[in-house]
Amino acid sequence: MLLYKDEYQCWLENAVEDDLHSLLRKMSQEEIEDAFYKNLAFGTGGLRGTIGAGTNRMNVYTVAKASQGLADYLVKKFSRPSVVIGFDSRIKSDVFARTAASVFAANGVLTHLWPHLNPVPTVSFAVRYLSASAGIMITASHNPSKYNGYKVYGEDGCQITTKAAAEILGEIEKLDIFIDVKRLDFDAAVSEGKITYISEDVLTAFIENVKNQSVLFGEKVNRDASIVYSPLNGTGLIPVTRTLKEMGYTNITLVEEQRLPDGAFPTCPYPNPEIREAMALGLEYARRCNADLLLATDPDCDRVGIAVKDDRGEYVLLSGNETGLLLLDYICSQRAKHHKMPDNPVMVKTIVTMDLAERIAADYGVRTVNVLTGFKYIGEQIGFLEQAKKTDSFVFGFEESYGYLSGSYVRDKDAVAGAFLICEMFSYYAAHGSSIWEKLQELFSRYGYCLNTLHSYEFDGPAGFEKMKNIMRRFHEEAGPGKTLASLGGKKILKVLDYNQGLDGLPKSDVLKYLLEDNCSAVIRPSGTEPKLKVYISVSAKTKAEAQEVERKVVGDVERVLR
Ligand SMILES: O=P(O)(O)OC[C@H]1O[C@H](O)[C@H](O)[C@@H](O)[C@@H]1O
Repeated sequence: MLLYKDEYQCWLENAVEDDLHSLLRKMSQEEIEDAFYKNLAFGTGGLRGTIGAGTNRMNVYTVAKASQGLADYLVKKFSRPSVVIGFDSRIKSDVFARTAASVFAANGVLTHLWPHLNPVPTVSFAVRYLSASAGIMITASHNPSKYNGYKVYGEDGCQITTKAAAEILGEIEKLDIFIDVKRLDFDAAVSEGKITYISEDVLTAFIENVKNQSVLFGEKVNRDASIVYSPLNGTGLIPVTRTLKEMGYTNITLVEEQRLPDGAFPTCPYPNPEIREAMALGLEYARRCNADLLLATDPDCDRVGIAVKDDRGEYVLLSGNETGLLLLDYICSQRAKHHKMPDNPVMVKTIVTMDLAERIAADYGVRTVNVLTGFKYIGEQIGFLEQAKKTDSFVFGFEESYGYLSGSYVRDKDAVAGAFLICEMFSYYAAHGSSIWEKLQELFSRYGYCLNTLHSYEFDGPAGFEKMKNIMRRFHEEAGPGKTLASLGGKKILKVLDYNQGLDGLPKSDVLKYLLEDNCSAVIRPSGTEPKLKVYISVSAKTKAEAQEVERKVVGDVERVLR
């Protein structure tokens, strides 16, 4: 625990850059405590926090210190270390990208910087394409505008593992934030060639890889789908529209208010396609133009949300699980039909993603690997396949949180490819007199209806953090067979999977999964990226109404423990 008042004093004397000094002077006691009571956590997700002055905030000093630690790690590990840096449309993302570049350059780490904002998958791609030792993406993904973050990629293009994160953190912790960080002048480093801008050819190579994800294998479809697309004021505009147009999808209407990059996200405070409000304006556009398909990508363009028309012509938003099931089924069926299914095919999903996917995959002879929450674990599995010279076995990876990937060209979720494959899937079903909605109903009638929901509960600040820990403890102590809470929503708890003990060969993680009667389940875990507890509920039932009723009761029981 830092002595927050001393830290604050030290920052008042030393933090002269950017707008920090004036911010520091305006802070209340409560704000000072929250901004200085700890260092912003550096973990496998890198850094993520609110923008502002303090050790527990995202600012040029915390970014520079993390970069110095990472540079020290890279210099020890590589004889000619290099790094790729990308950034999104968030407040200060470009400033933090330049700050990080200046630190790497000062430490002899050759820096490849994207010259303009770009999606997360382009960083993962460029790391491998340019044979860099690491990658950085300045983004807080889908969080509200007050957040920013610093995602770190290894030389395999995958977000860093727990071991690498611990080693980097070890380096960061040795540093004094004001004394030990080396930095060059940005413009001087560019003219000396220590920082180079990534050329457009790399973006083109990325887009070519995305286009290669097509699974039509020569089948002709009509590409006149009327598409409404929103980049939610983030990075998707250029790569998504370029890919769609180059693949023949030209009937695209952009959501004008969300077209251009804007880190304030003026039309949707939570620029997350998981959240209904983020899709609201897109839905208005879709209704107005009678569009076939609505697509929205989050600010760093690794998630994509969609709406399609149901059998009454009404727009429905599909969940990440539903879109994932559909893409999995589409990709597998096309591969099977065209004899393109690789040997020993593999699908990877996380333990909080719909288990029904496993049955669909099995019907195509595809093996499922379940990993912990976080797309990095899906990327890691592709890496394992690569080491075994079986990269082609990877057929699809997805998460309930709207992340999809069908190839090995990147090792993080890719909403550019996701958006494109969704359009292709639409066209394919249209060519066969069907629709995405009908296909989903077909899957449910074949495998049984299954409702999957996510509920998040915010716990801000140090007090919130403690409260969240206590709640997790209560779930450990009170819920399970033979305990005070022996059932959830009237469904008996049959088994508790406690991932904190390390299960199924997975790394230890603070996650509890309750397997309930009748093929239902509930998973509880603290978010790794926001001060939230997340509860994932899965209910199998004969009808949607029945499933909703059970789901409501499960939520009620969970919330009683939360209170
Ligand atoms: O649930 P959190 O730890 O906040 O992470 C939120 C999400 O972050 C990334 O998008 C990961 O790939 C997802 O797996 C995860 O669901």
